[in-house]
Amino acid sequence: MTSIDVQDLTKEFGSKRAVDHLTFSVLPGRVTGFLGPNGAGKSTTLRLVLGLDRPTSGTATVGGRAYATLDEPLRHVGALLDAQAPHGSRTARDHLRALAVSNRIGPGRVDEVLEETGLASVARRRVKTYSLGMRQRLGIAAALLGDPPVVLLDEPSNGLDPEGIIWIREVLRRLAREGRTVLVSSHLMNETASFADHLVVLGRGRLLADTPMRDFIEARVEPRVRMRTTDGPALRGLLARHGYEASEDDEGRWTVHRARVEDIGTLASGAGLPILELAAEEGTLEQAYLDLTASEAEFTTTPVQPQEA
Ligand SMILES: Nc1ncnc2c1ncn2[C@@H]1O[C@H](COP(=O)(O)OP(=O)(O)OP(=O)(O)O)[C@@H](O)[C@H]1O
Repeated sequence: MTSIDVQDLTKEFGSKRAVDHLTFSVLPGRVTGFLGPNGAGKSTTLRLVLGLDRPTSGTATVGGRAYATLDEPLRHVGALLDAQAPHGSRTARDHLRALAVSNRIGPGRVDEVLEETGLASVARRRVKTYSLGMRQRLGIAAALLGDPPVVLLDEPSNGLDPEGIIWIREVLRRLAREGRTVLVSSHLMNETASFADHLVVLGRGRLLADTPMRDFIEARVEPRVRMRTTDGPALRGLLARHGYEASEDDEGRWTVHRARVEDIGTLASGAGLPILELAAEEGTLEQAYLDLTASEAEFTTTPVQPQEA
């Protein structure tokens, strides 16, 4: 199977280091979310993987080969980049046909991807009449044209309506199930949480995290339990005796901090406490991401020591 391997990759634009000694791999069979604040270096990294920019040092390969050395690259890597725009005076069908011919892909495949991306009925319209969402679907159709084992998508939900967002989520999940390598950048945390299995997070060109999404959240957001009981004082005493910190809101709903629902449920039932409601409060990707980027900001704003003359 085909992985993307980024090895000690650095890209400088003049004195600006956009990508800073980055090393990570994107593996097949899962969707990897590619996150980071604006300017973190995500697009630059994708451009380096696609051979659209040259690294200052280090390497980026797909299946062990530099993208520029791949024959008929659409058969190996499908990509949707923000800036990628087909010529507006062409129809979607002609645009895809031209791409297919240059990569020795049969014309039947053009109709398949038009169908798959919901564009079949508008395929003969000029692209300049397309909405942003339709252009985005066309970009995805082009990425899937060569039935590639590796798919790179930069902000694929951009411009899509709610139905389109659900559609792209299902496409990404399916591509991963089929064993493909899927790397997707996004600014939308709820969106990313709905499709990613794994995360690669950048900050100022450097790697901040490369971890399964579940672990990423669990390491940063404390697990909590929400509950209600008919006997608040008994619950308070029970939790305190077992070292739990808990608070009650005005409506009699309790939050138990750093606690797992199995432990609290067992404790309460063992004590014969009447429970009206008991639920785990799962951390969100957004909470975990903000926690990570806040600590990164603290770290990176530490004043630089003046150099000795
Ligand atoms: N061609 C270029 N010339 C000069 N600087 C550049 C160039 N391309 C990117 N940069 C700089 O490199 C840094 C990383 O930019 P990049 O677009 O890769 O970040 P990003 O994580 O994709 O951001 P966004 O989330 O806003 O798309 C930024 O500071 C950007 O200004």
